[in-house]
Amino acid sequence: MSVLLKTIPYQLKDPSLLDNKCFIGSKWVESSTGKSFAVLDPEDDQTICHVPDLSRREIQEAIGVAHESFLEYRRKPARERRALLRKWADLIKANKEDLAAICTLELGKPFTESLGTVKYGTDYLDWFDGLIEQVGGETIPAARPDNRIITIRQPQGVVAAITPWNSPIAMIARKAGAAIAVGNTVVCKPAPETPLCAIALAKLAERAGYPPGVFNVVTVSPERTPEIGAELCENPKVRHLSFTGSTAVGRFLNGECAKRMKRTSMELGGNAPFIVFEDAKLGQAVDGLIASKFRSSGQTCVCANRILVHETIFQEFAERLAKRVPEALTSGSVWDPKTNYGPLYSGKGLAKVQQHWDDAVKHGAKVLLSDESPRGPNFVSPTILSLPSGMDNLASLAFSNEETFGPLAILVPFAKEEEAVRYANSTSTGLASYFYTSDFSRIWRVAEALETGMVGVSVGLVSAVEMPFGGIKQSGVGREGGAHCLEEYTELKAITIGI
Ligand SMILES: NC(=O)c1ccc[n+]([C@@H]2O[C@H](COP(=O)([O-])OP(=O)(O)OC[C@H]3O[C@@H](n4cnc5c(N)ncnc54)[C@H](O)[C@@H]3O)[C@@H](O)[C@H]2O)c1
Ligand SMILES: O=CCCC(=O)O
Repeated sequence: MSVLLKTIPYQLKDPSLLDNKCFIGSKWVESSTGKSFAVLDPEDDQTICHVPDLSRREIQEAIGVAHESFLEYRRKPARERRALLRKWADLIKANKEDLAAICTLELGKPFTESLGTVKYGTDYLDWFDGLIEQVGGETIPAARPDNRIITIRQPQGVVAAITPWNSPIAMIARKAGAAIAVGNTVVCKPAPETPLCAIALAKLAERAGYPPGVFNVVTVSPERTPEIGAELCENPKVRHLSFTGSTAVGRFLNGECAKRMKRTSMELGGNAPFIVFEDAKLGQAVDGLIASKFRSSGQTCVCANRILVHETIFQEFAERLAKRVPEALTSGSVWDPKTNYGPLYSGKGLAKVQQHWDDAVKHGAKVLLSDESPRGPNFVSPTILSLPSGMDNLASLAFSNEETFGPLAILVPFAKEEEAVRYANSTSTGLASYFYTSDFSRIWRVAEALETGMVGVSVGLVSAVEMPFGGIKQSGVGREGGAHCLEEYTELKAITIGI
């Protein structure tokens, strides 16, 4: 029987993928307390279905199940773990349209973009597939003649994976997939806005043949989340907390884990600078900015946020951008394959965009592009503002201090390279940054000077599974993807043998 409480313009090929139960061990469960919470469709704010609001005791049980499962699963040879991961990835690929539809339904992401996040997720699983059998240790020449030293890499135990709403399939795949690949078991707590993608991934993990308790999905309402977060930090059976989300929450969870010497991976917020120097290829920079700023309607942690354009090309750049954005972005029903621009995930997202917009206008920003025709409760059209040059108080504006996480591009003129780099580095976060130039020396100089974990040079999209994704400063610790990503979920053990 369908769990849907509303009709949707998409017929799932496999309706059983859309479920509203948690997956713990080999069981599909509701909350024993009978509590649940609503999942909303951001396109119209109607209720899609209800999912369980698990209690702290139920989360403890899920951790216990994952721990029991770990004791067996950790012994599986790498070749067998690889075969399971391969099967899971292939099943996700075979069901990509249905998974994309579930993502579109609960996140309001246009269907075409949702297909992209499914692909991004399976790209990660494919990448881990290639790495699993490479994870090993080394032999170390010992100083003592009768000793031999080797190292091995072992799984850690139960990994708690807390994921955000903004790219639900990919964020779970790159975290849980990596942890499971090297022999850990996972308790995944998805964002309350997007639990259905996580549940669908669990269905496919079950079909792939993962032993019970290897991949568990628990859903929790926003009200109960802090208590559950505390349990995941405090429970000694959880050996690693892997979190993707806001800096404020990540900082808190990291502190709680530090008290217990618990391993963490923290993929947190950004506030990406995007600098266009006077010698940039303008067409390339305009297209790069559109890709970086308006992807997912501006709702990614690596979206451009503080856009600096050299004063000598500012006017031309702004005009070309304002002309190109409506050509490049098409809004409409999120189910229409032509639509590549959708609503924000909720009213919370909308309120933040409005706050940054009002703040910029209060400080003298001019509106270069906006369309306020109503198109659903959480929709905001791509908007471009420009600030005057020479502002003394630029660093105090709201968008200078926190990511807008929405489709609001605020352009700022600058005169000197040092000034642009200083402003770019003036935030407490350091995830991604971008700049456009044709000057070879400047490429090295600025790339080395920018305080971020990832730098895009004449490119507006850097995300790729083979690149170590992550930030410095308050954008987090650890890297996802890249050559060493599986090692994050292992412990290095040194074994000294006397002969
Ligand atoms: N660096 C990255 O890789 C990356 C990727 C995606 C999103 N993000 C960041 O995520 C943020 C957007 O996501 P969000 O608004 O859902 O962030 P959020 O921090 O509010 O929520 C993220 C997750 O944490 C959970 N959570 C919230 N409070 C918690 C608590 N006290 N204990 C345990 N869990 C808790 C939420 O339920 C959700 O599952 C942005 O700041 C964005 O930059 C970062
Ligand atoms: O929102 C953050 C993740 C998006 C990405 O990996 O490009």
